[in-house]
Amino acid sequence: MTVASPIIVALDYSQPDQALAMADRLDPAKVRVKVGKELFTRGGPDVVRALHDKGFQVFLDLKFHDIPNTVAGAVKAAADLGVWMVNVHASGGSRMMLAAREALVGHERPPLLIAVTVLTSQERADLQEIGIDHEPEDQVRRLAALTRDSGLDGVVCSAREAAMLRAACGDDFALVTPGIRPAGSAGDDQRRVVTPPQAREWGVDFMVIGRPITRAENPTAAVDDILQSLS
Ligand SMILES: O=C(O)c1cc(=O)[nH]c(=O)n1[C@@H]1O[C@H](COP(=O)(O)O)[C@@H](O)[C@H]1O
Repeated sequence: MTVASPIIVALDYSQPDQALAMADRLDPAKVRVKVGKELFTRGGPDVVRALHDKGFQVFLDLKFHDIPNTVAGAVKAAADLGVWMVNVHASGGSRMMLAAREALVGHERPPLLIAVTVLTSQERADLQEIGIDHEPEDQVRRLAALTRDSGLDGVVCSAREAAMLRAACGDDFALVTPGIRPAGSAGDDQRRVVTPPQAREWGVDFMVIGRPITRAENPTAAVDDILQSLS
């Protein structure tokens, strides 16, 4: 199915049945869904298959980061599972990312392969303690360029970095951003949130949105309101 919408709903649930119950309240023609580490560790490939059976395209957000051979095998396994998007950590380096990309060559239905630059939870002090003496924004720019030069399809970044990366990495580079909040909704634990229209203006392709949709009284209406704000 082709999904024109930029919304990826983060199914951040500890139990597969909760995630699948939420999926039943969403329309696969209007949103894609994201399965992260907690849900996958509990539910495994079966939860991804169940979401596929319901018609959803799935972003498998496991952020692989290991030696090249291991990451290549994991990315291939994700492709064999039929996911729409999968990710690795750009800080694993170009040899790791090239191996991941190589693993998808010739695959019947290769997923989009993207890389995480700097997590939105990391500040300058967090980078400093692991020996990186740069502003997060500079590190994001460096890792995004490495990702593009390694032939990957795009990056996960903060929407506030999207305009800079769109200019630096070109139009064909997918920008996937969490930390999105419709105007008037709670920020929760996210910092420096961005509204959907602002994210779009800054060049974001895909918006990862969790609680504003999954905790809404009416998730369908929450999705429709966001799509309306983008039209
Ligand atoms: O990779 C991610 O999806 C991610 C990266 C990041 O830097 N920050 C971040 O918030 N996320 C994820 O984006 C989702 C945001 O959910 P909400 O804050 O509920 O909209 C969660 O699944 C987070 O784990």
